[in-house]
Amino acid sequence: MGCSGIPTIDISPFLKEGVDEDGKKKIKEVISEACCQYGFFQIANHGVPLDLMMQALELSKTFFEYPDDEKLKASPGSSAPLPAGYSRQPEHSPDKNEYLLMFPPDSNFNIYPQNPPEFRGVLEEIFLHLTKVGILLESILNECLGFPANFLKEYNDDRSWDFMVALRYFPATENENNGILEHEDGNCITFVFQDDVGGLQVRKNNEWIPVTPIPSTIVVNLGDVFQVLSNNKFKSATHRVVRAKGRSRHSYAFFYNLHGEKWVEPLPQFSKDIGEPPKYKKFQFKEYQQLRMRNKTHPPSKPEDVINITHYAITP
Ligand SMILES: O=C(O)CCC(=O)C(=O)O
Ligand SMILES: [Fe+2]
Repeated sequence: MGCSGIPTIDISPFLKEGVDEDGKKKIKEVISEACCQYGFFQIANHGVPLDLMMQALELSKTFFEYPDDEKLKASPGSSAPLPAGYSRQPEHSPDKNEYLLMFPPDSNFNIYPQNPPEFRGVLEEIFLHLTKVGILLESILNECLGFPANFLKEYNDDRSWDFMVALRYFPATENENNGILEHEDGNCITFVFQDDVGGLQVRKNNEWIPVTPIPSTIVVNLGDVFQVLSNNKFKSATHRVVRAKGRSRHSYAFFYNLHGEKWVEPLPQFSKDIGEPPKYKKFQFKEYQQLRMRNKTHPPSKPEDVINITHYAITP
């Protein structure tokens, strides 16, 4: 266990040659417990080189410090399902950050900054590393949930909707310090790494727990897809970002996603087969992603009108 209030799990037994069945079993127990309770944990020894993570943070910092006209050269085109390239939250948004979004390196949607010149290569490399971590974590969760071998791999067999965001949160002002309001992620699994400023908080037993930055670890939080598939057995993590005074915060969030054409619903082994009513209606993933995108482009004036997974909840 780490000292930051959420478990830090060394996942090297899943990456090393040889069979450490005991080691793997313990990891699955800790992950299952964390996912049943609140849906987040941190991983260490995950295979992403620390110097690459550090370099990615340094380069995004350099990029975000450029004047607007340089950053805006990487502004999104209109055809992508999400705004690829550089964007800033709209003025009226309560979230005070700017970001650079990319799809997998082979996607035609990507718009890369030309400067700093090494940025693109590092973004592409880290994206591929995080994709591998996503595939590994999904296979571990497959075992935690007792699915047949490769069940999630076959269900989630297209990586083209995955995306990664490099974020910069502006320093807090005297009057407000929100970076991202309390939310759950709509995807399958999110991976976050961050600089040393801090500000990410996760809700556990109704308390906000700060996720203290540890340079080599990656924060993992479960998204709504897992909560729905498991009919609420696994929880989509509630989290937020609070801005620090005096310093910008930089982080990367990698969204291991689902293809938009896929349908999502509680699986029979967590509902019908065990006599539990399904807690969600079946929905197509792209519809949900579009509704969530609208939350961002046209933020509703009342926070209760923000669409989240309860939109599909079946109330008994
Ligand atoms: O920057 C972070 O630490 C978290 C970002 C996040 O929660 C999100 O983009 O959904
Ligand atoms: Fe999030």
